Amino acid sequence: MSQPVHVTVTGAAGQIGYALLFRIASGQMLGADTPVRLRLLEIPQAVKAAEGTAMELDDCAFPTLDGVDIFDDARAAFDGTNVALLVGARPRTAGMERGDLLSANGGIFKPQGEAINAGAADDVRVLVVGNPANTNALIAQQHAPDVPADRFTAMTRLDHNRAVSQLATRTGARVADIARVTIWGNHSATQYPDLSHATVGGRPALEVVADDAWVTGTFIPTVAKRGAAIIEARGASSAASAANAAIDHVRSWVHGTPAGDWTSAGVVSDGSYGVPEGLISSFPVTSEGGAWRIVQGLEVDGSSRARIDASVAELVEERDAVRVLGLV
Ligand SMILES: NC(=O)C1=CN([C@@H]2O[C@H](COP(=O)(O)OP(=O)(O)OC[C@H]3O[C@@H](n4cnc5c(N)ncnc54)[C@H](O)[C@@H]3O)[C@@H](O)[C@H]2O)C=CC1
Ligand SMILES: O=C([O-])CC(=O)C(=O)O
Repeated sequence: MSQPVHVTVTGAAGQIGYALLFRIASGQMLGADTPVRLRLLEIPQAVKAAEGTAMELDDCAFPTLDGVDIFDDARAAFDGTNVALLVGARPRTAGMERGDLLSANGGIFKPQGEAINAGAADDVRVLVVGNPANTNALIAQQHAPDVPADRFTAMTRLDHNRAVSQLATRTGARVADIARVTIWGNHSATQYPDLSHATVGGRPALEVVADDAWVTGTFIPTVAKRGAAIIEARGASSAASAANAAIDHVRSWVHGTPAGDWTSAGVVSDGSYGVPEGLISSFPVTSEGGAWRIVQGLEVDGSSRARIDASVAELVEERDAVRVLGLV
């Protein structure tokens, strides 16, 4: 076996952490031949719970798990790390305005970006899961000037997977027959799940569905508001499906996307599709040689344009709000 890959997970004692760590440790993220060393970061009050999870990880006797280290200090947790999953975030609580949430998260993602800048391995790859994921990723990225900007990403793979599943169910196709679905914009209710380039068994999805009212009236809002629907049903936000999406994101990033298909990820915009340069927005992406590439040359019709613009406008607003706070 090769040298262990160091994987830092923040918010390790939270619900996504509990669904995520065992899958990373068992080799589902990086492969059965890649040993992993887990580095868990928690706030001091949650370190004991993280220790309990580490005991359970030991008890699984995963052949791919090299060991588990637990930290309450970001500099130590990111030192030498190759993959950083930033899951821990400040949830919105009663009476909290959006600005308060952005400011509280700035207090987490600014020092974490600085710690990644200071000590992470040269090949570090960062996935931000904690909400508001795109703007948290932007804050971390802006505080890591020595790390290539394209190593900072935000998770929209869960939205992507939700869209694929809704389309498969509607058309009676298998998930494996669905390709080229796209999530554009922000990981929020303004996101645009786009079927205009998607295929079902190689045929254009919109032709197979043949029901525009379903696409605009059911599909798009169902995907965009799925997080809220899960909270309503479960009494807690998506955890296992979010962990699954994080595994999918990193696996695609490291091992590549299949020929002829793409996925969705929040990546730093290079100005493609009119998204202002530097924003972390979801795009259709492929991964080759361990790097994301935004799929180029897709036709964007008027209605798609308006939906992309609306979500990107929200990202601009969030960026401007954290700029006022001095966070970017
Ligand atoms: N991008 C996406 O698709 C999704 C994002 N999320 C977001 O993921 C985040 C985590 O969700 P859950 O695990 O359900 O929350 P949770 O509340 O169960 O766990 C969060 C954990 O983060 C820890 N934490 C807080 N501040 C920290 C810091 N500075 N450093 C290290 N750890 C810290 C807390 O102690 C807690 O254990 C939330 O922001 C949630 O909204 C959830 C689902 C999907
Ligand atoms: O909506 C939430 O708070 C959790 C989330 O991001 C999702 O499930 O997509």
